[in-house]
Amino acid sequence: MDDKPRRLRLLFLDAYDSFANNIIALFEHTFATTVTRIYIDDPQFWDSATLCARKDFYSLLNLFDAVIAGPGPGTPLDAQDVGLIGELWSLSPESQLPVLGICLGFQSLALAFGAKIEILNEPRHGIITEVIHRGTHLFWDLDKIWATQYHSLHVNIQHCIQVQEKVYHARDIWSPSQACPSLEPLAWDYDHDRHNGAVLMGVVHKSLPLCGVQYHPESICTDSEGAKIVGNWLEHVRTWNAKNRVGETKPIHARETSQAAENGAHTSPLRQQSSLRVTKKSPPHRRRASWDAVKVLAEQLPMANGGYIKRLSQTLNIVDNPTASGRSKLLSLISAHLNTSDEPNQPRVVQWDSLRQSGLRVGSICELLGIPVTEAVVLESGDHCEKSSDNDNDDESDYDDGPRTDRFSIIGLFIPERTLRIHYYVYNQVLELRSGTDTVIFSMQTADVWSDLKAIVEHFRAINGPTELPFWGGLMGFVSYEAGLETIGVVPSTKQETSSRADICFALIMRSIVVDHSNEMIYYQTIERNDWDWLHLARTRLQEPYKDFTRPNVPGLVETAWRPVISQTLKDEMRVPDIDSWIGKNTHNARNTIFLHVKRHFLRQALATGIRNSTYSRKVQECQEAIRAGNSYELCLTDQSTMRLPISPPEVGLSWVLYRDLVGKNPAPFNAYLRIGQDGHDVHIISSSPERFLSVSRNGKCQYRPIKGTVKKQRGVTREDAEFILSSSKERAENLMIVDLIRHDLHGVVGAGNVEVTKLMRVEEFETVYQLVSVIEGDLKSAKEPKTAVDLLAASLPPGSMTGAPKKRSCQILQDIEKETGRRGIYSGVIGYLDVGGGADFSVAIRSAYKYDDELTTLRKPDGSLRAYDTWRIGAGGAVTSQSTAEGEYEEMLAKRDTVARVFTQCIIDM
Ligand SMILES: C=C(O[C@@H]1C=C(C(=O)O)C=C[C@H]1O)C(=O)O
Ligand SMILES: NC(=O)CC[C@H](N)C(=O)O
Repeated sequence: MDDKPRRLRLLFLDAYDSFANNIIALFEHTFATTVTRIYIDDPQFWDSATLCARKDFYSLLNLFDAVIAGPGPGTPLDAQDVGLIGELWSLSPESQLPVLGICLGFQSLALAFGAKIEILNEPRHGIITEVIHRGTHLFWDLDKIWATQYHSLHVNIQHCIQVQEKVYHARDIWSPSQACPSLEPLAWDYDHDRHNGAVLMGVVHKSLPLCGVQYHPESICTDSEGAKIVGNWLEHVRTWNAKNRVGETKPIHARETSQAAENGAHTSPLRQQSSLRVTKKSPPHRRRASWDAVKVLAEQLPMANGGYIKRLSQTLNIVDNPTASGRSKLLSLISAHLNTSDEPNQPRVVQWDSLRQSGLRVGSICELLGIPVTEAVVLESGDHCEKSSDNDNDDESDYDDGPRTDRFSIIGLFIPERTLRIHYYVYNQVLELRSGTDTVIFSMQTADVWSDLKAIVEHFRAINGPTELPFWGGLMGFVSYEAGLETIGVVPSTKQETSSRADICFALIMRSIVVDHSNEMIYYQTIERNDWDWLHLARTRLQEPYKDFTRPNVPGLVETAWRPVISQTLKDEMRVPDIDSWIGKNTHNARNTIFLHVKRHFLRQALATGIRNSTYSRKVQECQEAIRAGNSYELCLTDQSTMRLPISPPEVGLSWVLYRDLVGKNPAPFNAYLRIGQDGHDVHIISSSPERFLSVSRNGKCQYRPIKGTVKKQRGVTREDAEFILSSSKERAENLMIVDLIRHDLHGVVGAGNVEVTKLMRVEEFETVYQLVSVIEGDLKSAKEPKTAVDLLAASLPPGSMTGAPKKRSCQILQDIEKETGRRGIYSGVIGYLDVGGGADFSVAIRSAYKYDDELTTLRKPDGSLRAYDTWRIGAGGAVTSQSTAEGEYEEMLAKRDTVARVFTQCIIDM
């Protein structure tokens, strides 16, 4: 007989923390354990009406060797916050089994045996402190420990070290208090600065197999000694079970997964759901009802509104139960509209060529191709001045896998009247296929838009593109913050006037140009079948006008209706009598000057709405109250300023002009220009984001680069000063929380043992700010089941750096605090692509502005006439922690906003 100890079967009760997958990974990777997760309010086991466990829960416990009661937001005093965890402390002797409580779980244990739950004087989120222990039980044989804490509340067992702040004998520190005689202290944090006094860090019950720790053993900044409590606990589990539960645990049935973590951050393996989706809170009948309402509305509309009716009736081509049939109809319609015969399972072959063109910049190529006045998606690696604080030149090692931030720029070309688009609306869960002329070809209600997107990418699977390029073709566009909220089960607040905007908007890009900045090669490629003519044309285009190229776009601009305005301005301001000969002589300068004048003409009349200090400060305080109460550890508070510009004729390409100016003023690794839509329904996005959300290379390597920690560049602040400030516990705590959160997101997809933090809190320099950046990497190939970039994207939205932690509760809190601002929309979402070869790259949509052509405001000018204005929105914000100051947060938000706002106007009065 094999007497090797069998794998321990553990049940993890997930209280909606954003670190749960890290805990599961710690167990599964390091020890012979299999962890099954359920949420604390799993309806199968928890009756939310009575706030009690159902009978099944006790049968469930019987299937396991032990339970981990996880951390989470809220307080153990609230039965809803702890859910099933609260049931673990009063099990009947026959159901008794070992339990390890972590943070909230630990607090709940202590509460059950007489402790008081109190609010810390100074919350401890992302703070690393020394934990004092005496090497017993969980801490057996452990050395000095440094551990990360994430808590606002603490456990008061009314121990004399807590009440009187002293003990008479050193050993008394380890004795139970009178108030909690069954709880033996195992570890303390003495808090040398005395703000919090002695904080209990670990306990064990004297007679029951229950113990717990206040700190987070799974955090990247808890040292290896701190994590060793896990091994010690498992030893106790084995010993206790051998003595008390021989033959008791039943085999686990098919419902168990070998690795709960890989089921995604938000899915209970016991619920048998798709691994990508969360059950929406709104019941399906409600969603149906909203469509019924639309149908009724359609019938009532006057016939005169023919265009609208046509569009709506096309829209009503809904497949109510989409699943496979809807999806296959979608795919066949896509093929039909591209006039390509369906060749199932036949990958497309990328047709491509390249040429070396030193000096041909991305902006120039775009102008050459007429992008300033057409639909396009441009993802441009800027000449930003990113410099790391270390000299290890680590980015070289990234080179082979492609996730560098400065090597490639991608231009997604729209084929006039042919480029298809996918739209998805969170408010009614409808996915639309739109034609190149912006009509809805097909629409369906879908419960799983991510699987639809996955199917589209798979349908267009391509091979034989240039291996070194990250992109061959595919879906380019954006995903809004609200689409991210949907993935974590937070129902977006719907302001009716804006919620009809597409939350996911991707163009199906067949033709593209990729610039490799490392060797000045320009690749032009197509996944249209038999598109050789275009390749030929592209080559000619990219080569021919080159000699002339220092004056791109000027002819285009001067040939528009703006010619009179431009000539007049040049005449008035520069005494240029003849515009054509002036351009001929001045080439490059002429282009810049003309842009400048066109821009000035509009920007002179910009009307900015700022953000009041007092309002923002109140919101910072509200965030801090939520943090103090234990409901969040960090909240990324944001607000939006609006910029109104008189509408400009399309041929001016004003958004392109603004974009070029933004890139010039704030070069960043992830500049992006998007103009998608037609007939005055376009969305325009200009972005200079410093932050990569997620990249996946074609061979499955994935990388996140979250930013947290900001120092504004200003006179007198040197790099050393910035590094000093960014080494403060406040800034590092902000970053650490997000690193742990992203590890959790990634662990949820790639599984235990496959996540690495390759850079932790490195200072990077940008045009206007210094930032603290971390890099978290993993490999999709290590996932137990096949996973794609779409799975990873869906499992990690919205970006943790824009939410705070724990993600779900923080998003709910922020929604409430930011309700006056309404939807974040594109801001805080992600911009990028899903490549038909399998890769992906998305930046976080920050340091950006966007507008919709049909969102017009009419204002009266001083002379009494009316004028229509476009509304550009600029979002900005920052992470609020317990250590933040309202003033500091306001300044930080303005600093970020003004990197974009200064493109529009000299100054915004924030009053
Ligand atoms: C919220 C913004 O930025 C986010 C917040 C940061 C911070 O708190 O330090 C840094 C980068 C972004 O993740 C923004 O730019 O608007
Ligand atoms: N990480 C946690 O479990 C936190 C527990 C509790 N919400 C607190 O803030 O103290």
